[in-house]
Formats: sequence, C-alpha cells, structure tokens
Amino acid sequence: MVVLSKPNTEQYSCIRNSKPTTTFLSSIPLIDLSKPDAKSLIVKACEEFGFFKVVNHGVPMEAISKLESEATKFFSLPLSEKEKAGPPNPFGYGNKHIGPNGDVGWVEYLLLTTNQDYNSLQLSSVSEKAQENFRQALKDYILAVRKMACEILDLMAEGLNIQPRNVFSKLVTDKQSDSVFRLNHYPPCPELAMNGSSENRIGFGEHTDPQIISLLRSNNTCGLQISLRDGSWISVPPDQTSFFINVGDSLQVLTNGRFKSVKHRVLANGFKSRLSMIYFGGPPLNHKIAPLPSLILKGKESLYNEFTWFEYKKSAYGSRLADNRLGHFERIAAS
Ligand SMILES: C=C1C[C@]23C[C@@]1(O)CC[C@H]2[C@@]12CC[C@H](O)[C@@](C)(C(=O)O1)[C@H]2[C@@H]3C(=O)O
Ligand SMILES: O=C(O)CCC(=O)C(=O)O
Repeated sequence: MVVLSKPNTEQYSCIRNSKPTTTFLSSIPLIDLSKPDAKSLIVKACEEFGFFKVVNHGVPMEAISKLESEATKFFSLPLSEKEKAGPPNPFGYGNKHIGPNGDVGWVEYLLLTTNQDYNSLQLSSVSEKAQENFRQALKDYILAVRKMACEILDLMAEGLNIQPRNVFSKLVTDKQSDSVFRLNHYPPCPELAMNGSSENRIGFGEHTDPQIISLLRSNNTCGLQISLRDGSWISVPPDQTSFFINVGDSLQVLTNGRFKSVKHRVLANGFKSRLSMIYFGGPPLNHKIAPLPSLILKGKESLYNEFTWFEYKKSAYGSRLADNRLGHFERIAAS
C-alpha cells in the first residue's frame, strides 16, 4: 500500500475490485445526538466498528457551507498560488505527498493546527479580504465541531460509566491540546473515468488516526471506505448533512482496547471531486496516555504501557496503522 514517491515518476497505489471492496454497509451505526439512547448506541458502535454517523449534531449548516465555499475557492486557485501556502511542514498546503513517509495519493490538502490564530497562515496571494473570510470560516467551523466532539466524548464517558464525565473531552478542550484540522480535496481522476472502473486509485491510503477522535464531513461524493474486523473494505455512502466519527488510536488506549480505532482509506473518483473537512481531536503533547483505571478489569493488567502523546505521535509517523504503532506500547495481556 505504501508507494514511495520517485522524482518525476509519481506512482499511485491501485486496487482491483475483485473482492467485496465496494460493498455498501447497509447499516453504518447511525446516532441521533438528540435521543436519550445516544450514549449506549455510541459505545456499541465504538466497540463494533470504531466508526459511526451522527445526525442532529448541532453544527450550523451556515458554518458548514461557508467553509465549503471558501475551501472550494482555495482549491480552485492555480497550483502556483496554492503552493504559496505550503509545504505542509508541519502545516500548510500539500499535494499528492502525504505525511513524511513517502505516501502518495490522488489528493491535495490543507493541514492546519487548531491552536494557532489562523492569521499566521499565508493562504495565498489573493486579497487580504478573501484570506480573512477563509480564516473566519475556519474559526467558526472548528469551534462548532470541537463542541460536538466534546458532546460525543462526554456521551462516551457516560455510556462507559466513567467519572468524571469530561474525562475524555477535557483533553481536547485543554489550551495545549494538539488537535489538527484538515481540508482534503480529491480532484476527479480523468484516467479512471476513461478506463471505466476496473481499478481504483488511492486518494488517501489506509491508516488509522492516531488522535482521540476524528469528525469528518464531506460533500456528496463517495470514496471513503472503512475496514471491518474480518479485513473486508466497505464503502461509506456520502451524506453531506451528517458527520462521520472515527475512534482514534489514543481512545483505543484510554479505553484499554474496548473501543477500536478504525482503519480507513479514500478511493479517488473518476468524475466528481470530493471535498472533506476533518477535525482531529488530540491531547496535549505532554499528556500521558494510559488506560483509565476503571477500564482495567480486576485481575487483568492494562493492555498498554503509559506513554506521552508526543512519544506516540513520533511512532505514528513511522507507521500508518495502530496495529504496528501500538505494538511499541503493548503489554502482554494477562489472560
Ligand atoms: C501516512 C501518514 C499521514 C499521517 C501520518 C502518517 O504517518 C500516519 C497517520 C496519518 C495521519 C492521519 C490523521 C491526520 O490526517 C494526520 C495529520 C495525523 O496526525 O495522522 C495524518 C498524518 C499526516 O498527514 O501527516
Ligand atoms: O478525506 C477523507 O474523507 C478522509 C481522509 C482521512 O482519512 C484523513 O485525512 O486522515
């Protein structure tokens, strides 16, 4: 899956549709945040899939469409303009090259920290006014999505019967929280449109998110897939009015493996462009991530050793999958 980039000969991973990679899961767990059963359904979804869809999320449609429109304007700029906001080292505009490991995908993106005042981000050479609109849209959207993240994390704690209720959410509301935000744009892929669709090109290769929780919203273009426990891939039907929530590796550790971080990827589309906006809620860099004592069953030790988010992140950048990354920190479980 990992494709090393070579100068002038960019290569992309392709996947043949031989196996049930394009099955649509008939029932991705759907959580209505306004309903009293939300907390128990969230816990069940996190245990079974590490993934669920949320409606009645409270993020104003206005904030969503404003950011979508600003992002669309940004990605429509000439490449030379967009590149003025790059490279993404660590934050900024990136094109095709994802992360520091040489991964390549049919994607361009803006990777931002949520801690900065976006004034420092040089978005392009377009007018100050246009940049200010983009920054304001980012601020409003991130604020609203962080609020939803906290609500969901509090429901998780309640559903798991853990005190205090904000045990997870306080990590992302901390002033030092190392959270990031990403806008991904997957342009239509002309080669795929010409060939028919016997092959799928990778937009964003398979990975788990190292943070605590990710909240993803996209336009109405498909491409996102999640991996089930049996190793099969299923396509997630797009829904531009809902949010998709991923359990991240850190939440897997905090819950002592009760919740599983979800492996996911994005396939490129032949005809339509996909725009996704993802908030990744992470803890402060010096925060020690370890299973909550109440989730360590009597007589059984913790599955994971204690380590800081900073240490975990370092290992995250060496490998894209929780299975490998968490291996560094795993203990032999007492059975
Ligand atoms: C291939 C990679 C990209 C990534 C760092 C990594 O080595 C493995 C995890 C990837 C991920 C997924 C969630 C976020 O988009 C991200 C910023 C993160 O923290 O972990 C990306 C990393 C990246 O794009 O640099
Ligand atoms: O763009 C998407 O829909 C998902 C991308 C993703 O998984 C990521 O940015 O970590």
